[in-house]
Amino acid sequence: MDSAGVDSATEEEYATQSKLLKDFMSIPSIDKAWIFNSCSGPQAMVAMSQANLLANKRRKFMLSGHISKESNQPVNFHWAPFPTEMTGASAFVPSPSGLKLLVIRNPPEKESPTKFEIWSSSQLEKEFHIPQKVHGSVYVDGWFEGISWNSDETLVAYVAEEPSRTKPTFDHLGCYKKNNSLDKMDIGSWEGQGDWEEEWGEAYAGKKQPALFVINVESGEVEHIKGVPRSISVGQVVWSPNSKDSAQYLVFVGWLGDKRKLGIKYCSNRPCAIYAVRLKEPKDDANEAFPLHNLTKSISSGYSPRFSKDGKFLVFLSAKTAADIGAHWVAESLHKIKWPSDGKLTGSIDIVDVVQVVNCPDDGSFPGLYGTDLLSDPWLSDGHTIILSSYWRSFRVILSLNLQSGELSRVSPNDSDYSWSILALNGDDIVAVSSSPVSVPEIKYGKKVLDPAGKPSWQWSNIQKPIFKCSDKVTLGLSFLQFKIIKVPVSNVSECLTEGAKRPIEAIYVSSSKPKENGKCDPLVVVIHGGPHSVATCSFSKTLAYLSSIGYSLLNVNYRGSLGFGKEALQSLSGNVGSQDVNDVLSAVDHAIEMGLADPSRITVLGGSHGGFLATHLIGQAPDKFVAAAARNPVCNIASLVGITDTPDWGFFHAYGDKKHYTEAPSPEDMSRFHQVSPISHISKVKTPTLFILGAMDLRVPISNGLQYMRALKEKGVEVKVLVFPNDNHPLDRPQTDYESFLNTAVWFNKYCKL
Ligand SMILES: CC(=O)N[C@@H](C)C(=O)N[C@@H](C)C(=O)O
Repeated sequence: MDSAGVDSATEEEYATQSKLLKDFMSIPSIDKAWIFNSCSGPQAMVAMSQANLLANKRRKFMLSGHISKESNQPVNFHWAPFPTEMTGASAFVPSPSGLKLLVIRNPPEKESPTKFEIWSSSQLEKEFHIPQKVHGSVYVDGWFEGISWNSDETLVAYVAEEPSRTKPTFDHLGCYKKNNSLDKMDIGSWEGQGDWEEEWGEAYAGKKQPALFVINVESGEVEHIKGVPRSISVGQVVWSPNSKDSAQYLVFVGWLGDKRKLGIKYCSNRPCAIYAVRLKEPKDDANEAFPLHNLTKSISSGYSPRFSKDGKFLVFLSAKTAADIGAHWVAESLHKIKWPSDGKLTGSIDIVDVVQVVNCPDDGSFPGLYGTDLLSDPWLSDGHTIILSSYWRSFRVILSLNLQSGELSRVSPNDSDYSWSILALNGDDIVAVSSSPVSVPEIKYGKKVLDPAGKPSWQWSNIQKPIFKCSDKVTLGLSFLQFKIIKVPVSNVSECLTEGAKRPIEAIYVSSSKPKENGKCDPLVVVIHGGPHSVATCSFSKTLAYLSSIGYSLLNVNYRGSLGFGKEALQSLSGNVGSQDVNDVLSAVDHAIEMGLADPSRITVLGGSHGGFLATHLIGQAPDKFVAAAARNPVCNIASLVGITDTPDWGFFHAYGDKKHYTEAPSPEDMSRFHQVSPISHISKVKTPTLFILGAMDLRVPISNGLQYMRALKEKGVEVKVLVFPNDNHPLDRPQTDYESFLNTAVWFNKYCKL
């Protein structure tokens, strides 16, 4: 043993495992793409990223290329010889004509300015530094992001953090200074804290007041758009269609954050609406105040606004089912409203339902929209069809939706066992990325073709590059892997269950294709996603592929409550967490054992967040089933979580199955119920050695939840190991964290599976 308590054999194992894991970690991902039409034909720009372990950041880079698309010839991308590193840029937003590129660089430090750069095809045209007193960082991801060029490419609307409110100041005698005048020369004076302002929770540290701004890209002048009250947090801004006879509006999503800003990350259930604010024109009276129009008053949620190409209607998504029932994510619906040609937003606005939530989809039929991804310009040339990505059972798929007829069809190949996401449109053709649990992401090109009846479909071909050159060991490891979807009948089907809740669940089973020695199965890792309203898809995960390539089979379980299977199956979990979801996972494990896919003496479990809730429940409720567990930021005790998490409503919803019980002042009965549905209530039975991987900055499941459970296990003499990442929040996905946590997970599982 060395001073760190690691024996030389274990050290050797860490060293060996780290070499392969490092190779997996360096596999890039394909994040975004843009297509530009130039005089020499379409050009592509593809944004990719790769873990930079040493810097503990993601390295971002861009590959550009020319697309040649001659009739009867396969499509070809002629890529530049090397990608260009783009680290330091927070957002890239090409102008509608493709002639200008806006690059935004958010301040690395609190005091520094936000930089706006306008690039032409050959050089930097303009650069503006916007000081903190105008606004803080621009929102570049998540719910609030919105950066939008106007049609004549002179203005860009965007969302940025409103400057902090001025703080009280005190002089060297300790007296309050009027007018908040802090003079740096006034030695001994200091700035107080002032009123506390709530932030938007997990992943939004320091983000309190997303507000609307417009920058003039010629002069660099920035206008803070007035007329939006501070009680509304703004996101996803777009310009209304421009015509010389009608007023110009900014259309955006607003969330009310006046009472309490409940955490919004992973939470589509936060009520929100689409608003329009009219912009002042030079002829307008400077003192005239324009009203703010709520365009979606009649429903509890509206977001992702997109104007049709002819400007006649506005399409948007809604998570009204989630907002109404209180579940954090359910299926989305899609709607449209007519945009008045004269720009006069008066009277009531009719909302037309285009895609509704699906309650109980048949196998093979459309299950509803989930985690829908709409491009900023999702329209085909017919002007009424949009292309989007969504979850469909255990896959991500690409869909086309005709807004006139409401017809919805699957555009990514029906027979594909890969997941597909849209990257960009090239006219009516689609640039997509696809991957599977055993194959790294690849770019695919879908060429639109019409059948004799004029019905469109897409013919898919591979793009020769970027093909990620994995190390030989990774390539070899992946080449021996296979996967399939297993249908698992659910147990305890009672009459009171809805039809959708009685249907079999799915689990993705990944295994080695090598013949088994003496028919013996590889050890199994049961992988459990969080949420609970999230989903495991047939797509590539570097860390899970690493675990399979070192000799584990994986069983990734989509228990009832997962997205992509219809509303009835999802909603059946409400009020039944800790029992129905636990039983679903156990049914999947037992099913795998019965099918001869798992060795009952070598089963481990791995899950994060709600997946950690299930992992810790499982080792309590099925103490003889699992030889080792790894819990990542697990929810272990809802009673001690509700007072400190950014989403206390999550605890109430899952314990009671409705949103009416939620209060900031839980009663002793509430606390007792929270305890009863939590893993901590089964702690006396646990004997499984458990690895805890915890992020000290997690606001969703604060570290104390995992630490309390871990200490309780230690008190009982159960073997535990704890890794704490001081600067990580809920996802534990910073490169060094991802690396160290999966290295330890492998070594921990190997120890108990005798691998
Ligand atoms: C809604 C939510 O954040 N729930 C958490 C407890 C959770 O399970 N998070 C998921 C999204 C995760 O995988 O981290």
